[in-house]
Amino acid sequence: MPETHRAGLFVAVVGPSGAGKDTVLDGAKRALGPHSAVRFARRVVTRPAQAGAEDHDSLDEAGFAAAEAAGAFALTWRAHGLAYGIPATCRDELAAGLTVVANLSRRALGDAARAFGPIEIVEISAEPRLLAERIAARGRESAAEVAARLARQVPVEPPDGFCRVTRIDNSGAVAEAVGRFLACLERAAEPRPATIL
Ligand SMILES: Nc1ncnc2c1ncn2[C@@H]1O[C@H](COP(=O)(O)OP(=O)(O)OP(=O)(O)O)[C@@H](O)[C@H]1O
Ligand SMILES: O=P(O)(O)OC[C@H]1O[C@H](OP(=O)(O)O)[C@H](O)[C@@H]1O
Repeated sequence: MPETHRAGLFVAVVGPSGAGKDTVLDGAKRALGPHSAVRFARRVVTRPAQAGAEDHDSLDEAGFAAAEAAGAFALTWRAHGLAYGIPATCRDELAAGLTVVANLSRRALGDAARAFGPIEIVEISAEPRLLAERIAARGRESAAEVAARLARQVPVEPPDGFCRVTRIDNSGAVAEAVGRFLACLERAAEPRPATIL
């Protein structure tokens, strides 16, 4: 009998700017604590780190291009004039059977499925007027950048029939959306057919 090993699942969290992706991920990370089998990918972004915002690593354009050429990323994409990367180390975590959660562009789902196989997609949304209020209140973007983010419409298209999409409306309390996201992670971790490596 060949040895079988169940590879971990990649969970892509997507949705419009201001819906609360980082907020829900942060709440779930706190709830799960450091000993969980769920890992939250630390993104590399060509944006200076900002207190109170997503805790990501920052590189300038040249540094990002060099890191990309050196194979530092498992997945990259561009949006809002920025480059984003998911560290290549997430491949080791998946190979070890861990669940890896990452905040992705809706446009990166096809590349993610090519990189990681069948992925779990969680689309976080909120009422349009809340998106506008939240992005403005966060104060990270200029008025023009806020307008561009609100105008950005990207359909969430599952890359193939194996990728499940769960939709979470974060128009209410953060705790409610975090609870639904945690339930989704539990479901995602349920046994699936073993992958022979
Ligand atoms: N349920 C909620 N109720 C009230 N405020 C919220 C809720 N969820 C998130 N927020 C607030 O909305 C703002 C945007 O949230 P967050 O940065 O998590 O969104 P995002 O989807 O990651 O956006 P982006 O794609 O632009 O990074 C933050 O200031 C956050 O504190
Ligand atoms: O609109 P789409 O393509 O889905 O997402 C574009 C990008 O914007 C958001 O990041 P951030 O707000 O810059 O941290 C998303 O996480 C994604 O990386």
